[in-house]
Amino acid sequence: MIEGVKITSKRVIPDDRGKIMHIMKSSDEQFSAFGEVYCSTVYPGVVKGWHMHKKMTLNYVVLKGNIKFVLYDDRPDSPTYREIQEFVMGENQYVMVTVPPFVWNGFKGVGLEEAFVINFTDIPHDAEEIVRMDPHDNDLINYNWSLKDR
Ligand SMILES: Cc1cn([C@H]2C[C@H](O)[C@@H](COP(=O)(O)OP(=O)(O)O[C@H]3O[C@H](C)C(=O)[C@H](O)[C@H]3O)O2)c(=O)[nH]c1=O
Repeated sequence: MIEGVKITSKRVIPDDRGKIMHIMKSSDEQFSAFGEVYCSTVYPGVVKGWHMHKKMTLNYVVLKGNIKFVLYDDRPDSPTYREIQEFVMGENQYVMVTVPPFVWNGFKGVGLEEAFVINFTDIPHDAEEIVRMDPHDNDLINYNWSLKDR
């Protein structure tokens, strides 16, 4: 687990009308401040990333569909420097992942449907604080996004 990254199970409460999917309460440990909530969707097989935020802490949940979420630690002073972390999240595993600033992250839509990724943030979206890098061709993160049959 990359230092500072947290994965928290979130409740799903189904009944005969539909369901409630918890996202964030002001009393939650992951809550620090409200900046913005937005939804980023991704089609099956598409990679969104790499992104690194210099100020924003991300809190992602996936309400519909599933993604493979991947993180890379490029902080030299971190105990998990140069580690990669990957997992599937979404309807199959309803969790919130909290990503601190300066941790690279990206995700790929998996399965057969568009995935709806909610980001509950501590500051409003600001294009100036995001660093972006090609997910397939870069000199920093050696990660193969392709599906491996096994
Ligand atoms: C996020 C956002 C974007 N935009 C505009 C800026 C661009 O013209 C367009 C697409 O934005 P972007 O390419 O940043 O979208 P994603 O690739 O889905 O990435 C965004 O959502 C993922 C999950 C990240 O973690 C990114 O940091 C975040 O930027 O929407 C806005 O006007 N307001 C917003 O809040």
